[in-house]
Amino acid sequence: MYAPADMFAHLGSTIGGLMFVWAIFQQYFPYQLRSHIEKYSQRLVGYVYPYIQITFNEFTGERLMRSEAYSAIENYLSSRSSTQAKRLKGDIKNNQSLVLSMDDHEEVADEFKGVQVWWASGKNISKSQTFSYIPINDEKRYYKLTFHKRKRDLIIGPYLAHVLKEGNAIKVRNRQRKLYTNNGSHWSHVVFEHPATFQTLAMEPEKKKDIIEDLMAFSKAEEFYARIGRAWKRGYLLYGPPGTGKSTMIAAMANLLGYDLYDLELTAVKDNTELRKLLIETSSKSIIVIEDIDCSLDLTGQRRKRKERVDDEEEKDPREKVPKEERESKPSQVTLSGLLNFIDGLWSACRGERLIVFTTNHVEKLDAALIRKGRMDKHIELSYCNFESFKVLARNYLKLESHSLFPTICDLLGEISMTPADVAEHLMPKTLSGDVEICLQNLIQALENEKEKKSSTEVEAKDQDKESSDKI
Ligand SMILES: Nc1ncnc2c1ncn2[C@@H]1O[C@H](COP(=O)(O)OP(=O)(O)OP(=O)(O)O)[C@@H](O)[C@H]1O
Ligand SMILES: [Mg+2]
Repeated sequence: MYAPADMFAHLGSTIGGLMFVWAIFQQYFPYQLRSHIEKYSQRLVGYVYPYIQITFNEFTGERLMRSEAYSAIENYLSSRSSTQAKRLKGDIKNNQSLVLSMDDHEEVADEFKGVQVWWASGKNISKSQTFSYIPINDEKRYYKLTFHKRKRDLIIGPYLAHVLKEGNAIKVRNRQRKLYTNNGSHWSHVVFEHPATFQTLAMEPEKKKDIIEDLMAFSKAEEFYARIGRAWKRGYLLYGPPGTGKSTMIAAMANLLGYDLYDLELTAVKDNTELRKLLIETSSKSIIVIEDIDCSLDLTGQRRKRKERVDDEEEKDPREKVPKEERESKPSQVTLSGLLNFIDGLWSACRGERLIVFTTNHVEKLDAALIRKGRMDKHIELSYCNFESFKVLARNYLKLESHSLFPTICDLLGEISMTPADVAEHLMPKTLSGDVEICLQNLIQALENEKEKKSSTEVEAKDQDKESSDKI
């Protein structure tokens, strides 16, 4: 279908003639008479031509800033252009993907609630001529929207709002995402390019599906959160032993939602004021991550009695990530209440959607206030590798769906606790040929070694028990 503008194309030659007459007319007729005739001729055209046109220029304002509306329309039209337009322009955006848009003087049709509209692209070439050896680009591009005047309200209101919203959403999806880290009270960033996805994450399929659905529902729930009067935020607590995929899952979340990541190192934050400043600076559509919350600061025991804390220190697991002395020597004065205030108060006042994710190896040591529902809405346990998780790893690492050695591995994983990180390490091909059989045998060997170790420690423990009961 062609734009109605085309149906009037044959009038071109007539218009050419009319323009000549108009030029003579402008020279010889007085201004007032001219403006009267202009007014009536436009009305006349209005009766004959039942369409409205709106032009969106690429550059606007005195300083010729790139128009946001133009770039949103460009994004919106990119998918329609690639299927409808005959002449396309290709460009690589963000060093990664090829983006196609319609070339100048192309046209595509669109439909909204049963109403047809037409988008045409064009360019004006500036008349100001400058002499230079380097060609100066004086082209001013625009998009022109044409629609029937009876549909004016629908198109100017809901349709254009829809185009801008969709266009901006496409821009967000295609943008280069960033990983921010704080150095004291300043954020610095690098391009975030972690390849983890939920497909490559080893985890029970049911659990994975539940998390994906939760995240997607959150990302689309702007109206819901507004209606119930809650800030558009959600807290996730990921807990489990080292190497079970907590950090990997955060990267997968960012990739799924297309959000930026803010990796907040609490030990580098001086006090609550600095914490507040950092958090206010975070942008919408982001995930704020505090890894190993239990050892980031002494946030775990502040609401408990001092005695309990002393007991805790005595029991401390030697493998815990930050020793007590080191933690005490940190100058940070961020407190548990500072962090809670931030989650409940100030942060909630920031516009836009944000996820906050805490990770820990010791969920039992965290203050209940920190992880109660409403602050950390979803608690996710990442655990040792079971057979379901193993199958995901085998698919990723070895492109294997099944194998005669799978039942042996299934039995062993039922008995032995091995983290997905350790299983993955054994599935990593060690030779160029990447022999699948060798990888699986390596894994079985490692699991059997673990099994032997486990049974010999059990025997030792039994012997000790026996010895001590004999002495009694
Ligand atoms: N569930 C998993 N699915 C896929 N790969 C995993 C999984 N768990 C661990 N891995 C692999 O092991 C490596 C370590 O995992 P990751 O850093 O996510 O663990 P973690 O739970 O964050 O550990 P820590 O508590 O020490 O921070 C990753 O690079 C990843 O390749
Ligand atoms: Mg981690």
